[in-house]
Amino acid sequence: MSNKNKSIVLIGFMGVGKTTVSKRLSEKLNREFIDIDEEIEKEFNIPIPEIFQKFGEKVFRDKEKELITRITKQESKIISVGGGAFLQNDIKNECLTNCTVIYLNISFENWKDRLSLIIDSRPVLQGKTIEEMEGLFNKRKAIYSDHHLQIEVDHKNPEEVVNEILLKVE
Ligand SMILES: Nc1ncnc2c1ncn2[C@@H]1O[C@H](COP(=O)(O)OP(=O)(O)OP(=O)(O)O)[C@@H](O)[C@H]1O
Ligand SMILES: O=C(O)C1=C[C@@H](O)[C@@H](O)[C@H](O)C1
Ligand SMILES: [Mg+2]
Repeated sequence: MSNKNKSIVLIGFMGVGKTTVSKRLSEKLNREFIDIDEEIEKEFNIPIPEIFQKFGEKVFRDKEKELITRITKQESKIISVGGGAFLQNDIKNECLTNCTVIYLNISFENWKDRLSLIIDSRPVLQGKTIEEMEGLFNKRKAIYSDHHLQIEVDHKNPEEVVNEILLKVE
């Protein structure tokens, strides 16, 4: 597959803006947008916190892997994967082999300002102190270190992030 037709996958910590940016990017590039978290919710027909509650994280992760493995084989999509997807090496390898992987990076200071927007819908954050969240944030950095392109999102609005991606991929 040529690089031009490869699907684009956005990775990064929860709340960094993968879904928001992917949607806008798909409009600009006139490509179909697929959000893996949304696809998982459609499969179970309940929101992610309920999937975690009823079936446990393992069932969620298995479905995440099954969907990403299938969807990343398709061409010309814009795919937003969940913040924990790259915990699984199989997912990481599928994405890096078949797609252009873009890592959205944010500092913990900037990320903290978004916490109130996401806390209710991200089970992985629930019940954690801010220090524990910082620990998870730092630990997760390692799983995102393999990618094709990195974009710094601190102090940028979604439009600015999209424009930077467009400059680098076109
Ligand atoms: N560049 C930005 N500046 C300010 N707020 C933003 C920016 N990008 C996204 N947001 C806001 O932050 C929140 C989280 O964004 P989004 O849902 O796109 O994150 P995500 O990376 O897809 O998270 P997850 O991995 O949990 O799916 C949303 O309320 C969104 O409006
Ligand atoms: O970082 C994570 O582990 C997660 C991020 C979200 O996108 C969802 O995929 C889910 O809430 C788990
Ligand atoms: Mg998302």
